[in-house]
Amino acid sequence: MSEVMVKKKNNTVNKASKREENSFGLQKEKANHIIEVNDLNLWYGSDQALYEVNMDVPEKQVTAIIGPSGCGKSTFLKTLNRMVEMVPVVKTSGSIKYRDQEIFNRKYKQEYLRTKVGMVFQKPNPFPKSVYDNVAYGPRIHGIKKKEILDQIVEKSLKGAAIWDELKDRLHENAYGLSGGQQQRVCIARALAVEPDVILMDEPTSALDPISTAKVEELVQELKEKYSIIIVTHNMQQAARISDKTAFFLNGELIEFADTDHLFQNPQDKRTEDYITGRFG
Ligand SMILES: Nc1ncnc2c1ncn2[C@@H]1O[C@H](COP(=O)(O)OP(=O)(O)OP(=O)(O)O)[C@@H](O)[C@H]1O
Repeated sequence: MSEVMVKKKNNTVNKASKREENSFGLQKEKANHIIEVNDLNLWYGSDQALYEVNMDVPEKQVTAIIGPSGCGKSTFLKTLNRMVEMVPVVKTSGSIKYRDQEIFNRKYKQEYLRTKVGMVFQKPNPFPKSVYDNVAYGPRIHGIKKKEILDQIVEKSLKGAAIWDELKDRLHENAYGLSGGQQQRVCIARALAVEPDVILMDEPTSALDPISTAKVEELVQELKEKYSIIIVTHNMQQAARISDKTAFFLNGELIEFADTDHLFQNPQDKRTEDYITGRFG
């Protein structure tokens, strides 16, 4: 069952076939794709950071992005909700469709996109506010004022981020007083509170100890029941443990994109093999 990216001679990456093959060579229907990236290029000023990226992100699965430092993982992630455009010199070409709608279309509402495609960053970044106010922040911006409704959203989101039991009696304490792992799960709850579809995670466990890392990894497994998750990680064991699909980037190119087991056990490209066996990077 693989969806392997094959590099063509003309230096473009060929998108996987619309149907997938299982291990017996029989075809099965393709997974639904929540995001479709076609021929994406990105420049910071005159420096090109992404080259002809083609990738279909499956719905309600975990997609891991791996690759050496500087290969464009974070840039790619931040392009998916157009956050990268906060850098004024950024230019892009190509297409990204979220639920069949072109997000680069000038008429596409960025606020809507950021609500539907939420993001969790490397370092937990709670606001200097109470746990409750952190989680209620997004809904309040969207005009929800009623306390009973906000109470429900806060509870549901903290439960969704598997931290309600730990924090239900500390909702009005400042989030800065929490451990790093708790702060990160509050940030995940804050992302869930506006009811996203897709959650982008940029190395969400790199600042956490092993126990907090395990909790966030467990949470990612639970979240994929309801959300599509794209996670950048430096940690290949983590990618292998928690993701369904893995994409390997090198120097701004998507080299290989396949089922995680397939990519780690049977990489199709020598560069993927070299990277996952530690020969470079
Ligand atoms: N704001 C920026 N302005 C100019 N160039 C940038 C900017 N952000 C990233 N780049 C460049 O784009 C390329 C890709 O960077 P990016 O941060 O996406 O890589 P990465 O794979 O996420 O790296 P890491 O694993 O170290 O976080 C690098 O050459 C980097 O220097």
